[in-house]
Amino acid sequence: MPSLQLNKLTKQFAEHTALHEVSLTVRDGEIFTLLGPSGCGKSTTLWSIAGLHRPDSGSIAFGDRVVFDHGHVNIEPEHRNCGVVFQSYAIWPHLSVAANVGYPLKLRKTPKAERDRRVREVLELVELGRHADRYPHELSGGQQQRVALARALAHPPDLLLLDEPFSNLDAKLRDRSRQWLKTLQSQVGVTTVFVTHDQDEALSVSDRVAVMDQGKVRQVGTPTEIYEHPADLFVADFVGTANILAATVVEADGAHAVLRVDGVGEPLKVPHTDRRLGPVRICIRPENIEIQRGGGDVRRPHHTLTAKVDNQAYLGDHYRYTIRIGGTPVIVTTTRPAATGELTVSLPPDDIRVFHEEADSNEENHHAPVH
Ligand SMILES: Nc1ncnc2c1ncn2[C@@H]1O[C@H](COP(=O)(O)OP(=O)(O)OP(=O)(O)O)[C@@H](O)[C@H]1O
Repeated sequence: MPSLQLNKLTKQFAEHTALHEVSLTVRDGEIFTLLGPSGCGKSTTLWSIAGLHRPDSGSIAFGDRVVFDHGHVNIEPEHRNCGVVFQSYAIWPHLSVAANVGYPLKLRKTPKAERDRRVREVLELVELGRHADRYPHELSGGQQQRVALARALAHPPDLLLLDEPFSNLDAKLRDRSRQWLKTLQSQVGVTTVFVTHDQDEALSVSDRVAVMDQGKVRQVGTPTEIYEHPADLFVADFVGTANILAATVVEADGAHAVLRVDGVGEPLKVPHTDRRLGPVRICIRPENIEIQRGGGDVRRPHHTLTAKVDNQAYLGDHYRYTIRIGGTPVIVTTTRPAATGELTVSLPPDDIRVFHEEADSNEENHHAPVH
């Protein structure tokens, strides 16, 4: 299976720049997700890979095969050998499940016996073997989606391209479909590019994720890297819940920084490689803020603070409290309920990420996890 290389893709729609020098490398056999808010250029990237959009500059290669090089090469979509599944399943309503799945093979003039064998094989793969003779209107949304996926896999594609394939499914089915896709993809081993605006989906299905914003790639990394070491405040805020607080770096030696956080009495010493002093913003995840319980018998770190609970909610598998630190609302989550009224919390230094104002102007850094 080939890898995929996008090199400085730019795409303009009238005055609007949908892609701005997007460069990405997708490794052989991985599920690579394009994640970002609506309009950030995810679909434009996917469509450019499929050959359905023609970028204004840049190049695209599947392994050694250049499929697009602006002004030189532009292989037609049907010759790129991508299996594509979009949000709307686009399966033929007047064809049976088996005929839908066999359609790409028929187009390629695959002999009937071989076609039938392959259709049976991929329908088994998507667990629809028993439904080969049904028509789309006799299937659930999730089953129709699997027909679309089976059709994309019928003629083994070099790349599988999935654009929000589960967004029409209800929450439970969507969750099941993600697990199922991950298993299926590991069996088939096909290099897959997956588009979603849903961070849970991105974190749960992907080997690696590219976070996009306004036509640019902000960060590429594994789900853990993206979540635990976001490259900038945009990524921190878009992926998961981020508490963002104003702070000032008062000392920095290249390994650690000493911070004063508005509303926290004691300074905090956090791991940080930047030596610059001055105002910063810090990010801390709700589950990393430690609730100090049981009063005097608990050993309290220096940087604890007590704050009134503004708001609290029970969410089945966890509790969520909102407190204020230096006037800023801060969310704290825990699996065990805490005392009502007030919380005493501490901010674990290792879980604090520090961002200087211009952090997002340095593009090179976005491709490496920031530690
Ligand atoms: N055919 C088009 N003509 C004009 N503008 C377009 C066209 N296709 C996309 N755009 C614009 O380009 C930008 C990127 O669109 P794109 O569909 O790639 O975003 P997306 O990240 O996939 O968003 P969504 O999650 O909403 O599908 C958007 O601002 C969109 O309005």
